[in-house]
Amino acid sequence: MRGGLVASARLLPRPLVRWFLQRRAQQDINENMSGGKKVKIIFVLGGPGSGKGTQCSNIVEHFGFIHLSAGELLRAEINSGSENGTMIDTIIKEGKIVPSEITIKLLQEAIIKGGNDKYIIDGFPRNEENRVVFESVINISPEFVLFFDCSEEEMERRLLGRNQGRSDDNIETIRKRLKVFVESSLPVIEYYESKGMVKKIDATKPAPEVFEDIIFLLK
Ligand SMILES: Nc1ncnc2c1ncn2[C@@H]1O[C@H](COP(=O)(O)OP(=O)(O)O)[C@@H](O)[C@H]1O
Ligand SMILES: Nc1ccn([C@@H]2O[C@H](COP(=O)(O)OP(=O)(O)O)[C@@H](O)[C@H]2O)c(=O)n1
Ligand SMILES: [Mg+2]
Repeated sequence: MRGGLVASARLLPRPLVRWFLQRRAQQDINENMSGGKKVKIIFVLGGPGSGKGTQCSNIVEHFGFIHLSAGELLRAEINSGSENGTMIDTIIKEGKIVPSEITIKLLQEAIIKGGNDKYIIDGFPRNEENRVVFESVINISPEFVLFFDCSEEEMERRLLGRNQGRSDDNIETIRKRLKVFVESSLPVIEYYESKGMVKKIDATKPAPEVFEDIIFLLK
């Protein structure tokens, strides 16, 4: 049935397809919320190696959010052997950003599966396209954005020491990711800043101190 829908969608004008996807995404998310509670989202943004994943684990433990990492969802998609896997793998190795439709579909599925009303989403939106498509398809505004401010030197040092066997934690890809962060992700943070939605954290401090600052902001 869904395959048929996808095939017919190709024949329809793009705004109509987008409207349809938005209706279905909102319906799917609303139907899966316990007690019809509104879904709350916090975005965690910051350069590669700024400590987003580390602090999101702390936030989950103390504040009962479900943590969704866009990068981890994409890596799981590669490992699942999906038809998009090879393409996603190539993009990640090049330090570039995966087309929004793919990442947003993964986030949407994870939100529905999570069945919670509080999500902390890390590493998303990473460019303007991510932000605009999420707004148009999922149509949930973040409560606020936590921005992990960290020097490039420190991020590079952390990534080189991360040791998780990631294909993108090598000096060549790290430099590309830092460039993509400045060129594509910082404008998203500036956009939210212009709307007064950014809470900035000094992420160069040791991890326990960073978490103390986060507790202060989240309480
Ligand atoms: N405040 C910190 N000080 C020093 N090292 C940190 C800090 N926060 C995280 N790290 C380490 O830096 C690396 C990158 O952290 P991670 O949480 O994976 O960052 P991100 O998700 O933003 O890329 C990991 O090896 C982590 O243990
Ligand atoms: N919204 C996103 C998030 C990640 N990604 C890809 O996934 C890679 C790893 O993302 P990540 O969030 O796990 O990386 P870190 O910032 O945690 O080091 C990015 O460099 C991108 O190639 C993406 O394309 N779009
Ligand atoms: Mg991470």
